[in-house]
Amino acid sequence: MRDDGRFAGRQNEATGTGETAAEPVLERSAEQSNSRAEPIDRVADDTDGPLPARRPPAVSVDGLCKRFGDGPEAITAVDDVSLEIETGSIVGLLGPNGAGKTTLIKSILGMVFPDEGTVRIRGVDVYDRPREAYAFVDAMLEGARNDYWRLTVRENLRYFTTISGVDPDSVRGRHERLLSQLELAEKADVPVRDLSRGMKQKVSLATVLAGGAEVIFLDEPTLGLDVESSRTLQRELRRLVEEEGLTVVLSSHDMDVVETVCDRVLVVSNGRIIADDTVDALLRGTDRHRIRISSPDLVGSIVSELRNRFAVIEIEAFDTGGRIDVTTDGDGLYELMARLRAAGVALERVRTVEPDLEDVFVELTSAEGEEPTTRGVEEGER
Ligand SMILES: Nc1ncnc2c1ncn2[C@@H]1O[C@H](COP(=O)(O)OP(=O)(O)OP(=O)(O)O)[C@@H](O)[C@H]1O
Repeated sequence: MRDDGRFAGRQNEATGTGETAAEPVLERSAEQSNSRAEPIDRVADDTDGPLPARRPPAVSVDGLCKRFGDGPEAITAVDDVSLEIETGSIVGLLGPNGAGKTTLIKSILGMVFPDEGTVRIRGVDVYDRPREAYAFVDAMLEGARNDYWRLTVRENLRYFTTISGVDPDSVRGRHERLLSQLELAEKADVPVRDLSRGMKQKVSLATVLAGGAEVIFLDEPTLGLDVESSRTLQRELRRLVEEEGLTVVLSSHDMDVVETVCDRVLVVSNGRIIADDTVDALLRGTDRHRIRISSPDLVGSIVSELRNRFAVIEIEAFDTGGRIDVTTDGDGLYELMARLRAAGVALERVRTVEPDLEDVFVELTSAEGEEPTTRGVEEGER
């Protein structure tokens, strides 16, 4: 839910669901406008002498818990999560379906009221001072859905800027820059409904950025985009982070996007953060091998049997037989070969493929007892 950029809310007592009735924050106070001009980068201490420069994290979360329901049926969607997100970085949230990513993001945004824990945005507690905390935060939680399709691209930018409390005329230059950087300038006066899906997605990103948000949350921002549009969007995100100090929290099932664009990855499983590291460190830390096997004898029944025991990442059917990618550790590799031999599978080709983020993800979430949901696995049944 995009919630028009206003996130401060309180629990909806009527439904008891934990969803919030949004409490609109339509204007920035003079104090907030000032804090914008001079971002918080110094925290007073009580020692003499020069103050050490210290920038609070863009987002810090401490001991966050969110349960849905009561008693034995209760679901702990977020389970004692603590994390910090550095200003000027892109952090990816990865996790199987139902792991708790959306609830975590919504809890940070104040769209769901957590049971325990604190959330600070740029050092400001969101529950004590929601307007101030959320003044420079925006989110795109359901892709293009919440832009106004009857308005033109430019009108959408102006509309969302206005409701974030900024006079759109005062940021006309920023709007023109966004239109040009996101390759939307030619379509600026076209109603959003007449644009392609990729264009609509870019309009959503532009409207998220139009009001000057400095911390943005993006849920599946590349979903449904063609390769070219997805790359443009990823390039633009990196540029905004590197040149303008934007902070991005990005949730995606697309491992390639996360691997390419994120400085750091948080893997969420059963409501907890089970890994928190750079992509490189996660790749270095794996002891899994990804084995690619091609054989004319790889038929559905054998693949099903392998799937019961191994993490099958990708399957490709050939006219005769097929190819599968399996991740396993050293011991598993011997077992895999033994099983294939026992099943009479003639190995046409076996090779090791460099592990990628998907392999690491499978390893981490399998260890947690999760059934990993990845593109390859879902596509793979033959
Ligand atoms: N409003 C709600 N009421 C009850 N249970 C909920 C509610 N929202 C989420 N849950 C449950 O909380 C758990 C975490 O869900 P959440 O949507 O946060 O996961 P997710 O990681 O975002 O999943 P996905 O990748 O499928 O979007 C799930 O078991 C889900 O069914």
